[in-house]
Amino acid sequence: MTRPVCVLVGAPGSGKTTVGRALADTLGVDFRDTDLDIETLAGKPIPEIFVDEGEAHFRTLERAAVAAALASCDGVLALGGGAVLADETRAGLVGHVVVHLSVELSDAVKRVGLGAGRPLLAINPRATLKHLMDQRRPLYAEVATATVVTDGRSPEEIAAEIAALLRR
Ligand SMILES: Nc1ncnc2c1ncn2[C@@H]1O[C@H](COP(=O)(O)OP(=O)(O)OP(=O)(O)O)[C@@H](O)[C@H]1O
Ligand SMILES: O=C(O)C1=C[C@@H](O)[C@@H](O)[C@H](O)C1
Ligand SMILES: [Mg+2]
Repeated sequence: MTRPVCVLVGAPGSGKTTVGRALADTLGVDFRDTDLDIETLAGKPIPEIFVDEGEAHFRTLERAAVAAALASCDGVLALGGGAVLADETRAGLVGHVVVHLSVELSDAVKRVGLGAGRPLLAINPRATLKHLMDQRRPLYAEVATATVVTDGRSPEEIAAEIAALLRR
């Protein structure tokens, strides 16, 4: 059965996309990101999906994209920051190797900047990010089989720790 080597979850700015690419390079496997899958399928960037069809529609596309990727990806899979909000997605992650990239608010704020390309962070990124992180922390913990701290560390260092963890 095809399954991802590793699924990455975490808050916006935790580095799922950046660390995921580095990890896939290290392991010599493909990298897949459900945010990119959604954009490809919809034929437009995520901020446009939010504006044209709304967040609820985006979440519907996201549930389908995650289910499809879990069934067909055999490399490193990064999920969108809010994917774990869906009960269906959390249930679908059971039995997978799921790494939570943890990040504290101060590093996350530095990394997302003014929230460009992240529709939920378009207004008051720091306060919104704090709210999202408080709401989602228990959900990341629920699905994770391991947690890797990312604060003050380079993507390469984090990828190396995950690669070592996968070899155990
Ligand atoms: N460990 C790190 N140290 C410093 N900067 C980082 C680190 N990880 C990621 N970044 C930077 O932070 C920004 C956000 O990273 P990235 O897009 O990988 O986050 P993400 O978790 O995929 O976010 P999203 O949930 O919005 O998809 C990028 O500019 C990236 O270069
Ligand atoms: O945190 C979120 O809810 C999101 C994170 C991004 O990865 C995208 O999936 C989208 O911008 C929503
Ligand atoms: Mg990403």
